[in-house]
Amino acid sequence: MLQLPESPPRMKTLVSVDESYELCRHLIAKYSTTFYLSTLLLSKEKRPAIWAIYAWCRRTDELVDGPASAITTPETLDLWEHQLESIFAGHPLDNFDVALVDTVQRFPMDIQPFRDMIAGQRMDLYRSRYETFEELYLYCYRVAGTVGLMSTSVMGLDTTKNTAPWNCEQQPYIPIEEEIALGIAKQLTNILRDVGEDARRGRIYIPLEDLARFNYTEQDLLEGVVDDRWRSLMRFQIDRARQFYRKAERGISYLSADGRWPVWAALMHYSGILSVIERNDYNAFTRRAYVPQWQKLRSLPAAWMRSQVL
Ligand SMILES: CC(C)=CCC/C(C)=C/CC/C(C)=C/CC/C(C)=C/COP(=O)(O)OP(=O)(O)O
Repeated sequence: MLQLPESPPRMKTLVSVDESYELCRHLIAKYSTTFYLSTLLLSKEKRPAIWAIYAWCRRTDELVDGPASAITTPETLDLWEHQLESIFAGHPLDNFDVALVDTVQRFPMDIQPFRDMIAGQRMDLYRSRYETFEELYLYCYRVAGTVGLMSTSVMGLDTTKNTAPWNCEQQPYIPIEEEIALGIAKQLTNILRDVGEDARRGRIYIPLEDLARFNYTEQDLLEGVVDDRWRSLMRFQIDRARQFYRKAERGISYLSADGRWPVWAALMHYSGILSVIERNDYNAFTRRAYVPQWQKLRSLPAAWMRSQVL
């Protein structure tokens, strides 16, 4: 379970940098096997840094979604934000933070996406409905789009791309929107996959304006009604998520060469979940859309091909 710093912080002995990275590796390997496997495609300098970032994101998410979430208050998130500031100031407060302090020193990055992610968790504390897609987009940016910004600081961009030798004054293109788009697409996918589980917790992430557009009510959703209105609504949501996957695809070639394969692999796996929802005839209430491990492995050569030629 998540450990928050005691207040006032007491001096304690923390683990070494290597041990801390090992803790992060363990966390990611345990909770997200596929993501972990795709990080193994990265260079060995970048790989542990991605683990450290992931571990922080996972722990941030746990505050609101994990077993101890019932005791999380806005003050818990204030403390977590102070702990984040301490990381960026070079002072780890717990054993996981040691690795992230090292990561942000080796790969300079902005603290803002980390703060934004905490703001996203705050939204989960007080909101259980989104009126418009614009509101949902902000939530998705905060809890998932930010991961793209954090990860690209580590993976790096291919600086030769888009800077023609005859145009050396021109700044290279920074694919910020594309970096964010993959997280948005993944979060929208998770929302569709988990719609039943969320409804059982009284949460509806699909914008209410979309429900109204398809004449499908909140009550229908809470009862898990699968009919033609629901199927049309889901087709619309899937189509929107795919637009974000396509946007992300357009950004991958700007990443440094060793980052392209893992990102293609992750993208193909995430977007595959949408196809499973379609194959399940949009019944995400009682059938969990799941891409089997063998299928994820089978798509690795295709992901590699795309990373070479697209
Ligand atoms: C495309 C370009 C230019 C860059 C890519 C930049 C990257 C690496 C973006 C990664 C975005 C990402 C994967 C965000 C994570 C968002 C999210 C909702 C994570 C939760 O995922 P899991 O913890 O795996 O959830 P499940 O296990 O429930 O599926």
